[in-house]
Amino acid sequence: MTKKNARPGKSVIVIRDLSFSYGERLILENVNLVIHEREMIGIIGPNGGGKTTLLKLILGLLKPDRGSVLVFGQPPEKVAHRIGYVPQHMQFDDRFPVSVLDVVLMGLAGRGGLGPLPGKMKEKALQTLDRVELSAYAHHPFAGLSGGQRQRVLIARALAGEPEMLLFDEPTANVDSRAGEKLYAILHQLNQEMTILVVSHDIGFVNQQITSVVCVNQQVQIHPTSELAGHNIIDLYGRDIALIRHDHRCSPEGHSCSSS
Ligand SMILES: Nc1ncnc2c1ncn2[C@@H]1O[C@H](COP(=O)(O)OP(=O)(O)OP(=O)(O)O)[C@@H](O)[C@H]1O
Repeated sequence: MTKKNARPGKSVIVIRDLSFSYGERLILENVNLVIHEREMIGIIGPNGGGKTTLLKLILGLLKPDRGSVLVFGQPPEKVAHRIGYVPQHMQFDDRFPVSVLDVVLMGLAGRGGLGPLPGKMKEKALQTLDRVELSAYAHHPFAGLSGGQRQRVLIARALAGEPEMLLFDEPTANVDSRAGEKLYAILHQLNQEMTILVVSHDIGFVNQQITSVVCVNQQVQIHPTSELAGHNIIDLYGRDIALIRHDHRCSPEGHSCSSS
């Protein structure tokens, strides 16, 4: 049985009747969404549609104006340590160069306390770098790496905290297609152990792996890929990702985000 057809596990994210505004500006309206254990979710939608805002609500960095978000059955802020977040990019001041290992150790910041000793933390950081095949670069400057390598370091940083779920914001935004394929091979591997949500305009890459597509454009719709019989996502959304970014509508009135 392929993973896409497998029965979903228990729910890990449950969003009910959620609305969120920045000031007067409504960004997400009446969102209902359930994500199950070990799913690989592709989050798509036009620029400014609210994808990153949705991730921030799941991470507990923003609070809904209405409705609720539960992650692992609890408010997100209580389970933040169980969620890994890989930002689109991370910049450091060139005057304070940081090594690859330093960046990964940041993922363990605040966990020293009564927990592992610093030596163990370094060992842990090196192990996670190994998982993304970058342990040989541990002492290289982070700024000297390629876009794809930097993304893998940020994945290692998120993995250092031993998360049960990973959220990625545009992992392939600044990387070439070969590096992008490598990133998705790593995501595929990680998905054997954890739920993964990927914001991406690059649906061609995730096509083979995602279990559901979540369309975000103020309103949110989810399409399990097992329901997209006879289509693939590229057929539905177009090979040109610009089509998704600019023409895609996810509102009940005239959205193109449908399997019918
Ligand atoms: N802190 C903020 N204060 C006010 N408005 C914001 C803030 N952050 C984002 N916005 C606005 O909210 C809207 C949704 O932003 P969000 O980043 O969630 O969209 P997105 O779908 O991730 O977009 P993109 O694909 O361009 O990254 C955008 O119009 C953005 O300008």
